Amino acid sequence: MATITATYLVHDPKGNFEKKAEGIALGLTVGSWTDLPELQKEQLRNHKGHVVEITELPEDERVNQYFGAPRKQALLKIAYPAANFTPDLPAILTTVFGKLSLDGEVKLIDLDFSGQLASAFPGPAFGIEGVRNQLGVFERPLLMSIFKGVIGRDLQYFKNQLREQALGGVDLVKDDEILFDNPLTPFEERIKAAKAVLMETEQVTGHKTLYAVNLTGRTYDLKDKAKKAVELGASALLFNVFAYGLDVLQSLAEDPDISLPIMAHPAVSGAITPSEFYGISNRLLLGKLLRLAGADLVLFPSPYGSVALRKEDAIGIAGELTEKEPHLKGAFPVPSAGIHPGLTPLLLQDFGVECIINAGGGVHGHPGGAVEGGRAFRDAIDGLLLNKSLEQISQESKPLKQALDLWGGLVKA
Ligand SMILES: CSCCC(=O)C(=O)COP(=O)(O)O
Ligand SMILES: [Mg+2]
Repeated sequence: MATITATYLVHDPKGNFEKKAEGIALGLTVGSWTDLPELQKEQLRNHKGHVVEITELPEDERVNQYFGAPRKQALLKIAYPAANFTPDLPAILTTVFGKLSLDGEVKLIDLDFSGQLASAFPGPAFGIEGVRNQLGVFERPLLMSIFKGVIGRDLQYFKNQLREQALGGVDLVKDDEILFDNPLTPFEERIKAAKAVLMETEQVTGHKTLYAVNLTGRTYDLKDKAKKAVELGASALLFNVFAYGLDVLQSLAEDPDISLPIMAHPAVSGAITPSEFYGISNRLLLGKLLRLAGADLVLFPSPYGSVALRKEDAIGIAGELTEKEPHLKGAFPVPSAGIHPGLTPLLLQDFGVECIINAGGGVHGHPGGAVEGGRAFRDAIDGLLLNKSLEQISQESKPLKQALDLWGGLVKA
């Protein structure tokens, strides 16, 4: 029987985990909070959740402090029959963590999709390979920069900022997630302007740069807008997936007429993931589920910058996005937020070559402007791949030297 198996982290004063697990397995399927004498044997056999495994974890003083009293903790694995839900994320999430997410003391750690169910999710349409093919860059981490300070500025300002970023050698430039449709820089005008600027800069540098336009607005208008973006020559879409829902991302990714890589932004996910005791794990939400829903590139806070994630979480997300799966393309991990060139060795060490280094302030805030900001990163990446230290590279690269003087980071690779 096809199932989906959920892993939960739970806490209990007495450690009565069998009862808790059975309560979840029954309560989220055919049961309720009270006995239902009418339940039939066959109904139970085909539809009740099944407790697969209970693993007690060592007691932890931090946990006791959080709850203000001693608590035992365990991981519970519960399998839910696929007969209970349709093969879509809204139905699956509501089954495995709908009402239960309101409990306040349960964290959803992982979901295992068995055979048939896994193939219901085609995943990224382009993936790492598709994005690399568009750029013709295969051997190094990609570099992305972000428009900054565009709200309240006109199209000319947007074009100038894009030109500078592209001349600095970045591979992708994305809108900031907070840039919405507006009279000064409307969606369609941004796409047209970006196409013209990037054709010009490619002539100068011989280097291709992709522009990810922020796909925003009401949910039911998104598909038409995305198709317009394709028609006007956008090269990628940025999408605030958690303001809309994973299934909206999946509908965009599956549409053959929306033939653009989709970059998922983590905005709003911090309302769901950060607690150790409730919510959904970063690894599952930003890693496995975003990939299944079809994100080609996934932004998440790196372990180092301004809104850092725990290193274990950031590496876990990247692992889920890039794990070899026969039926799914890999999605690009994009560790972000507060990134400057001095962090490049740490990012390479943690995420390897199959990642995108992404910086807004760390490009635009460079003393020589965004062109030099991009060059500082590119020099750091190229030099580190030749096994040079940042210190050595900075002796040959003035942009990198200036960035390190400003933000620090003479970290040994
Ligand atoms: C929290 S991950 C998303 C990063 C992002 O959207 C951003 O604007 C980062 O900008 P920064 O100036 O910190 O590089
Ligand atoms: Mg941003």
